[in-house]
Amino acid sequence: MTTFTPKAIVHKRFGSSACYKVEEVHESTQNGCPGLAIMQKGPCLYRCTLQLPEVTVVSGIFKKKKDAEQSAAELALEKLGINPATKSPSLQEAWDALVARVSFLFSDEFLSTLHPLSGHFRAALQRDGDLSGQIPASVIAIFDATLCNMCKSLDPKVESNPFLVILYVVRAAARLSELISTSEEELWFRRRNPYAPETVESSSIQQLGSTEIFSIEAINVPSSLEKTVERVILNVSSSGYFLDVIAKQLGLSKTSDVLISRPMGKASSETRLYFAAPKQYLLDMSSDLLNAKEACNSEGSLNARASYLSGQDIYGDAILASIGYTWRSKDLFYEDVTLQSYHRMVIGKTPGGIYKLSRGAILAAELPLAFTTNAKWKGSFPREMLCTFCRQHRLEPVFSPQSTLEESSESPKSHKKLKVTDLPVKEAQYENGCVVAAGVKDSVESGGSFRCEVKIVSKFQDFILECSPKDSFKKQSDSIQNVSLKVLLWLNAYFRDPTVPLERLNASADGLNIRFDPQNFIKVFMLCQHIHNVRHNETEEGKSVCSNSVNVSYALPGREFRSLNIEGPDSGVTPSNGSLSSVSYSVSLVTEGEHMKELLESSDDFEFEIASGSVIPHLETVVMQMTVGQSAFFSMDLPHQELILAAADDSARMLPLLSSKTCFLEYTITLLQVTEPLEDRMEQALFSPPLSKQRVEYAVQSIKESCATTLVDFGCGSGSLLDSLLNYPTSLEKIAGVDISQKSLTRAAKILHSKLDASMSAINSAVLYDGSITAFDSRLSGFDIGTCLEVIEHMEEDQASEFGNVVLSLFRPRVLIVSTPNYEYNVILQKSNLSSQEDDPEDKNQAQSCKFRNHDHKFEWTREQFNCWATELATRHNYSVEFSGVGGSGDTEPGFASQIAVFIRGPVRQEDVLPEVSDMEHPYKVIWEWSSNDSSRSAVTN
Ligand SMILES: C[S@@+](CC[C@H](N)C(=O)[O-])C[C@H]1O[C@@H](n2cnc3c(N)ncnc32)[C@H](O)[C@@H]1O
Ligand SMILES: [Mg+2]
Repeated sequence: MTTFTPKAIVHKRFGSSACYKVEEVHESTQNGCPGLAIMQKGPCLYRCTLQLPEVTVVSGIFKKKKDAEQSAAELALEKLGINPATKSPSLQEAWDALVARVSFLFSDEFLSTLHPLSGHFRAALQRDGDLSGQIPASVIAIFDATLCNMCKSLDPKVESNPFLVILYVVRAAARLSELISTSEEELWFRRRNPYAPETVESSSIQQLGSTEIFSIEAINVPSSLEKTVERVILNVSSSGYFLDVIAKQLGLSKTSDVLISRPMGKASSETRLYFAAPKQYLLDMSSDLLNAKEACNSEGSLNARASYLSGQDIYGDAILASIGYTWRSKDLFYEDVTLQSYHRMVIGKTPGGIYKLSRGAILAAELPLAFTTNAKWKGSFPREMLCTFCRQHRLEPVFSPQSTLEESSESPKSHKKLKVTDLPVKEAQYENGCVVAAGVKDSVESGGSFRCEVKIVSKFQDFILECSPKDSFKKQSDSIQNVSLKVLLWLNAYFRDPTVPLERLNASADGLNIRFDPQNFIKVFMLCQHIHNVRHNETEEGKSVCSNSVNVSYALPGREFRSLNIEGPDSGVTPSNGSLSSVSYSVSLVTEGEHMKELLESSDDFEFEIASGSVIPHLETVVMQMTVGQSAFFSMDLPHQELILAAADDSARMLPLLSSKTCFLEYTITLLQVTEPLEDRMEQALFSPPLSKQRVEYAVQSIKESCATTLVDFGCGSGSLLDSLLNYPTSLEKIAGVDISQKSLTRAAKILHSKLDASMSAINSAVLYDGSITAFDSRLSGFDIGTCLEVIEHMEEDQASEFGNVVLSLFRPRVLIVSTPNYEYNVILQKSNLSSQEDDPEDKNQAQSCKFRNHDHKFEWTREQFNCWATELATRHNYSVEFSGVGGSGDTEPGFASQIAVFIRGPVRQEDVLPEVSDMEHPYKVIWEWSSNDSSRSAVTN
């Protein structure tokens, strides 16, 4: 049963008297920082006003135009008391509606509208002699979406064979014989009476004499797989009809024999395949509607490449072109379709290809084997890629995120199915760090865990596959990305070798918690065997989906390089597992004998994470042997030809080279930079809330409890603690920060300034100093509380001791909080950070060679070392000390991730000889100063 959208019902009732006006609404987002002059533009949203003869309604605000329109239509129906749930129209009503639609398409009114079909009507009027005004039935069947939908509601088979629409149009037109003349056997229509002259004039039909010729690049896709895909040029005249040119190119004498595919590629694309209708199909057309599809199948030879690309059956040779009329202009829209774009369309149908295209690195990138943290992932995210893949193959993914917390609390909502379109867009998801999908509570902060299943079904809801991983994640978005990646990896292995026996496919599916319907699966991907069947050793051996483990294992290629040469002085800076490498590279196609060299692909700045499998294995192997500043040259055998043609700007020039046996690929790489696996990255990925946030929260809590009025943050950096303090009501009146990094201090000043100006806190003075915390400055003496978070490990050990002595003997805060990494916890961090290699003991050893969490750390202490340092200091300076921490637990091994010591000043003892402190010691330089008096003054003058 078909249900009609509100808009469809409005259309049926009011036709063209329904007037939708969509306006853009920009929500201004406040940046909350009056000093910062960068205005932030909100996302573009839409509101729709619908005018009907009886009512006018205005919709709410929506992200998508079409949602705003549907909402307005729904409101209008509500106002008019029309129940959208009324039963679908009777067959008779549906036929009447179809006939009315066809009649409208031949009206004067339609000729002058902006519509993908009206351009054909206008151009057809320019055809010569008898042909003038003749419109092929196939054109009417393909370019009017309203009409197609009407046919779909008459006959669900139209979904799988859109060409059936032609038959319905023919039948509808037969009922309009006073308006439309047809030709029984040639399948075209013409309006019987000429259009009104003013309509023709206002339709800006090309005047004779000003003819222009456009040369448009298109692709000939021969039916025979033996023949190569080639470039053709369509010379389209501005005073002619482009379909006549395409018919000629296809060798057809009648344009009405041309059939047209659905659009392919991007959402608004006009790239379609044009091909000849099989003869039998045309003859049987009018005789029997039901047999048409079968007739179609029996005649002509299936064009596997074209059918695969378009997802519909295409027979005989086909032309791939991007030409057509749009909703935007009366002019013909056209774009060249190059061989490169054709090959990109082909690789864009595989998961690996989608990733390569998104990274713009066809000969360097590979679909990564694990989804780790957002910061490390480059290119399209897995969920987005899976959606693209499904769109390409006319499938539907259904994600079911689940909170395992709610599961146990028996919430009935815990397993809400989400269609992909219900999920927020990528930007919204990742900028905020997590997705909160409808019906699933965000329990990220409360330490909840998430799991996600995905099911893929065909357009007819046939079950194709389902993946239900057992692993759960701290963030819902991570669970969605991980399940998407699992499915992509499994599919990608299949596309690499579609001839893989079913048992192997089954085994690899089991290992990834994937269940699939072999029959439906093979049916959907049947044609890809013809397209992606060229086996080649390189990727075959390079990667494989492991059958008996949930993890996808990654093996380096067993094959040798043809040649490998590393040049340049050894700088000592080498990439290690998990680090981010930045390289420049170029890849050329080279022939041995003729010394020909054609550049295929290059990049000045290409970043990838080592050991994540996100580049071709050869590239990773080479980079692992290089140091920063060195260059490497290596060559290897050709990969799949499709990849080379998709990478090359000028595919045509490559073709003769590729056929030569002596051809190989040559890579030139320079290692530009290596970024160690950063502390921040680990802290973000493995702790929720992030470890840095937990530290700050710990300090804020202590400050609140201490009732301090003065605070100094030693090594304040960019002011994360001082900034957070302003979010809470505290007793603080005076705050200060010290650091040696001017850059960080500048950042801190900016944040604090705007926040203090806007804040209602009791703070009346704030200062930032440039100085080393190992030196004493009397202006900070005797403060209530001092903090020093993750600073000491950035100094040499003796300096850290010096700081301890200076702070407790000279600054003498009432309370001092010091935090530093717990070295013993690193094993856990490293294990999780490189979880993709858990089953490879050799890699584990390598991981441990990266000693500290951050390359800037001079040391990292065990709990015992930290205890000794702190206890000794406390005793010496009459302080008591207590130990605590954040991240993990203090009671279980290996303790907290960040260890914390809280020093408390003891009562002054008789024997204590306090050192003499000069009031004049001011080695620190004031970088920025704020006082509440200045602020109110400046507020008044503004
Ligand atoms: C990891 S950051 C921590 C920043 C801040 N405390 C936080 O938790 O976000 C370490 C900071 O210590 C600062 N630092 C290192 N040695 C210092 C010294 N001798 N005197 C003052 N600051 C120092 C660095 O400039 C850096 O900003
Ligand atoms: Mg640190």
